[in-house]
Amino acid sequence: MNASIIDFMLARKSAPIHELSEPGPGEDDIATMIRIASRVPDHGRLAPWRFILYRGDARHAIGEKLAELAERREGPLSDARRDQERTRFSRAPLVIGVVSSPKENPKIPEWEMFLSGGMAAMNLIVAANALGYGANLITNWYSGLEEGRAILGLAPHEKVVGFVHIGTHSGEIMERPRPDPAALVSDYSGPWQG
Ligand SMILES: Cc1cc2nc3c(=O)[nH]c(=O)nc-3n(C[C@H](O)[C@H](O)[C@H](O)COP(=O)(O)O)c2cc1C
Repeated sequence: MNASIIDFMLARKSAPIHELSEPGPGEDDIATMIRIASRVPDHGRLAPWRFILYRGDARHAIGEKLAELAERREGPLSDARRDQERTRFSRAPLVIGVVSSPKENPKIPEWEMFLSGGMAAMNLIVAANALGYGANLITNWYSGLEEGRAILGLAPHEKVVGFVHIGTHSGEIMERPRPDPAALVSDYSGPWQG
């Protein structure tokens, strides 16, 4: 048994995005995180996901476009709201977009490909934490809109799995209430009776 991995997994939690600061991961750490993120169950070995790095000035350019999109949809934004949209991608030093990019396949359903993307995202978060960074996955309003996804670089057939914000976190992360594992598990007791 590897007790340190067990302890690490039992304590894992997401850091608030606004508390993620420089330094963010460099090239070597990013390469390690992507290798770990792509080492996940993947029915048919389709690699039905990809990763987009948002860093540097690109994060600010995206914020401007998201603010414009929000304004087109909702009318004039308050200053606070505009600032919120403009800084969506520039709070942490690095955001990695986990994108579900389904492949044509006669046997593997698209929902399995999407689930594989969720596994890639979870591995990415764990890898970031193991390298010493804080991380937090969010989707937010723009992920549910084709125009929003296009701003973020996704093709029309692709879906957002999540945007993983990554940076240095110092201090404690507050624990949130966790489900009671005992309430989630049961022994199999036969087919569903309705
Ligand atoms: C698919 C998905 C999308 C999420 N989107 C958002 C979001 O848009 N905004 C938000 O505040 N939290 C969002 N969350 C929740 C954050 O990831 C949250 O910080 C996290 O669940 C904290 O749990 P943890 O400490 O166990 O990682 C999302 C979670 C998932 C799984």
